Amino acid sequence: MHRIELRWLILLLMIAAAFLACSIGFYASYRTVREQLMSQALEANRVYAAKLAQSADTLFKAVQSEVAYSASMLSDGLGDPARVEAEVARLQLQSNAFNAAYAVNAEGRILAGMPRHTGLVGTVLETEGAKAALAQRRPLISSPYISARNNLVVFISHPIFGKDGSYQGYIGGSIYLAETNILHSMLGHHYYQDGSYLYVVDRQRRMIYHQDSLRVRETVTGNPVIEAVIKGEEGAMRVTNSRGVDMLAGYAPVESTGWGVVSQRPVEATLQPLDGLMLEILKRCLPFVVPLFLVIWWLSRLVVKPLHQLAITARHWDRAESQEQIRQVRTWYFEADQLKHAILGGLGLLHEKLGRLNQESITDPLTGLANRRGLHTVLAQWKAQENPFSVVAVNIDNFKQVNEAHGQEVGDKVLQFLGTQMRSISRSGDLLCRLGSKVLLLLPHTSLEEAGEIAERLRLWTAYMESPTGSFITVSAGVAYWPGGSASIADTLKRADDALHQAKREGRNRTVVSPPQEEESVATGPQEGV
Ligand SMILES: Nc1nc2c(ncn2[C@@H]2O[C@H](COP(=O)(O)OP(=O)(O)OP(=O)(O)O)[C@@H](O)[C@H]2O)c(=O)[nH]1
Repeated sequence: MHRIELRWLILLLMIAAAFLACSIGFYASYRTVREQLMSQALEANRVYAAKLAQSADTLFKAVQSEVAYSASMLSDGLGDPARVEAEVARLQLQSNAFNAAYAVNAEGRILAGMPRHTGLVGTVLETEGAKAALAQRRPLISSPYISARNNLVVFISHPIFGKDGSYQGYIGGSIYLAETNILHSMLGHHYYQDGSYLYVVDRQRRMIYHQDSLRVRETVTGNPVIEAVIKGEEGAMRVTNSRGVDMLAGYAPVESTGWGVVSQRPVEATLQPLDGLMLEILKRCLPFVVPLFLVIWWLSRLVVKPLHQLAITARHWDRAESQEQIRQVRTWYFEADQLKHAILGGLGLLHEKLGRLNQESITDPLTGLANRRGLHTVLAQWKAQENPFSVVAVNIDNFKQVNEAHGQEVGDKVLQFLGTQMRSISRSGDLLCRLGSKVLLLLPHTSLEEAGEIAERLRLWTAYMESPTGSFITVSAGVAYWPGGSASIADTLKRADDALHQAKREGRNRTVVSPPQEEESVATGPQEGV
């Protein structure tokens, strides 16, 4: 199965971590800016509503003072119609607060009215405001009501008492909420392109100012903002308006009338700058993000490089040069360094063990000479290198009898004795190999003649050395030559064997040299006086 490389994994992890960190930062900024925009809009609406409510309140109080002043001016009595009319005219005209003004006697009959074209002088004023003023005989600001001419009206009145304290009537003015006057200028035109607007409700939850004229006079129930403001509370909250639009509303009561001023802005319009802001943040982050990713890439390469090199080299651990390559890997941090030493230690042990196993697999345990596998391994090399060689096949004479007479153990010792003799006459490049009771001596780059001489030396030397049996043993030898090239090595070994058998047949304790290929073999032995 294909496995992902650590450098890519670390790079991916680092990029994922950086991306996650950036995303979290970006999201946190987004949330913070969003909350800030919303709370700023809520606060701005609250302040605005409070300011307007306060202004309206101040206006009402000022108007009430004006009416009170007019009432005091008429405390001498309402007997002079010209004076009454002049006072009513002054009241209506001086501050543009009232759309109409009246002076009414104690029976409720109008003594003077402005503007004059109203033509009501002499009639009894039957409006809600008028009735309340007459009945309560105290300064009043009426609740908004619908007048006889279908105007939404607020009536502000002040009683007139004579010098003796007797009730003479009242003087007051009507403010038509939908028509031009100071209050309308103050409260009536507050809406913007972005969907922000302002409305005013009276104590009965009735709209008295609204950008949508169709909604004026509508009574609104279940709106938490209106509920709070008519309770006299000031504040701000997020609310869904009657059109289902998510709004940020600020509200404040008008103390003198109990009305509520509500200023609100759609959440969507409030958050509109957010997209631009976030884009700006992103643009400012980008110059840092690109170098950050490059640094991450460079760091991940730095961290992974030694591990990668160790992994690639360790994959070819069986190569002779792998150990040296691993040693040269620059492991600059603790874990990689420990890993390198562990791999080196493991490889050292493995190579040593393999070497030992290899050696054991080609060695005869009894004599320490090569075994058949060792023989074939060396012959394969010599064949590949076309190393010509001579082979001397040596066999202890009547070895079976040695075993029978002295036992297997002594037989083994005799074999070891022969091995020692043969080792003592061999050179460093020669190969000694035991195959059962036969020992081969392979002599590279050695002529047949030379090999014959060495075999003879061995035979004579053995015959004069006391063997582990306590007496002397003799050996026979067969010699053959492999010239290299296309000649068969198996054939050469067989010719050495044949020569050995010939030496046995001819009486043992002798050396027979197999002539190169077809020639007669030559026997040398004690009968020739060697
Ligand atoms: N002690 C011992 N004896 C072995 C070993 N390998 C083979 N032999 C014995 O060697 C004997 C055969 O050797 P040969 O060389 O044929 O000896 P032989 O026939 O008595 O003598 P020749 O006719 O002179 O060859 C048998 O008795 C084997 O049991 C060994 O590793 N240790």
